[in-house]
Amino acid sequence: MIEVRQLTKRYGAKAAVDNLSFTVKPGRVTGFLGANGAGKSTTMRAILGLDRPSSGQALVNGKPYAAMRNPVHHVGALLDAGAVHGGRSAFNHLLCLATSNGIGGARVTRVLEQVGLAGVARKRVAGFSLGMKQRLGIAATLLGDPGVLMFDEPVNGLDPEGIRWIREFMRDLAAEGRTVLVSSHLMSEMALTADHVVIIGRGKLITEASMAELAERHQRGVLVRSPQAEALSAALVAAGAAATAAPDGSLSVTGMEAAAIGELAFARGVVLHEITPRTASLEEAYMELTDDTVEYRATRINARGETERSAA
Ligand SMILES: Nc1ncnc2c1ncn2[C@@H]1O[C@H](COP(=O)(O)OP(=O)(O)OP(=O)(O)O)[C@@H](O)[C@H]1O
Repeated sequence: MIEVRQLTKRYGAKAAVDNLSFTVKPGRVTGFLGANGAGKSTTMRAILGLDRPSSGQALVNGKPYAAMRNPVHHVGALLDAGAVHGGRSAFNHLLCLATSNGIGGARVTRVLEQVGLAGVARKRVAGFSLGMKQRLGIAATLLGDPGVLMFDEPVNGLDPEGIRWIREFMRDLAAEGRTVLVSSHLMSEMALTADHVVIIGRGKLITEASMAELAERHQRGVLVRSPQAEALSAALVAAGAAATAAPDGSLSVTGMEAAAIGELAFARGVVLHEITPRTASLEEAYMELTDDTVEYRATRINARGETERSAA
């Protein structure tokens, strides 16, 4: 378990992390989301004792990182997969890390197998692709068989196969009962990987929720198709709901649940061809939640000549 409690980290006058509190529980993948500069890396560095908080604290299994006797057996983290000595073989790179933490060579062989690098264990890391380096970085986090794992933007720059591998690997680690915190700004990827999300903006907590809660909170009404759309629309409005007709003849209904719409249609003898509750995607929910908190924005003119704002 990771507990971040009223954590603040200032750089001069700027608070990179501002009174931030959240908990990361075991047995699920928690996505740590925020725009560039939101404070994700700073928070992770504080959890790992690499940055001293200005105030507040970050605890792993109830203790600050610095107070742990053998941290490698409690927490593994991959912050930058590129930070590897290219002249060494994958095996030797891991063996150096293992030996300095009192871990034997057998464990190195095991973690290389786990991440699918056993076949290139004796190859020099300098020749590794980004995806292979990422796997090697993940292997290093597993050396001490820790219960808590943290990955900073692990899928950045990877091809679809690499992204999929990382996603499944994270989910497996969580299924084994481990605590898995993954930072990302790729919403579509996080929607597939995370069970729970912590969203921050400008160093502050915006929301902490399960994916199901987020979908519930960001309902988009119910899509209804009927050959008697007009009659249904009138009945819905009379019953207190709002119904908007789309150009394709479907109705977008708010203010009434799908079950109640179905019952109303049945009572009025209205035929339904489709009734689909709509929820916002993680990306839509994220954009709604973070609209005011993005630090850097670009302005662009869309195809209709309208001005749009987007996060840079
Ligand atoms: N060592 C530092 N000195 C001064 N400012 C810093 C330092 N480290 C981070 N910051 C600032 O703190 C803020 C948060 O940075 P951080 O790297 O934690 O964000 P992030 O969410 O990880 O962003 P990204 O997705 O771009 O990595 C940024 O405005 C950044 O410029």
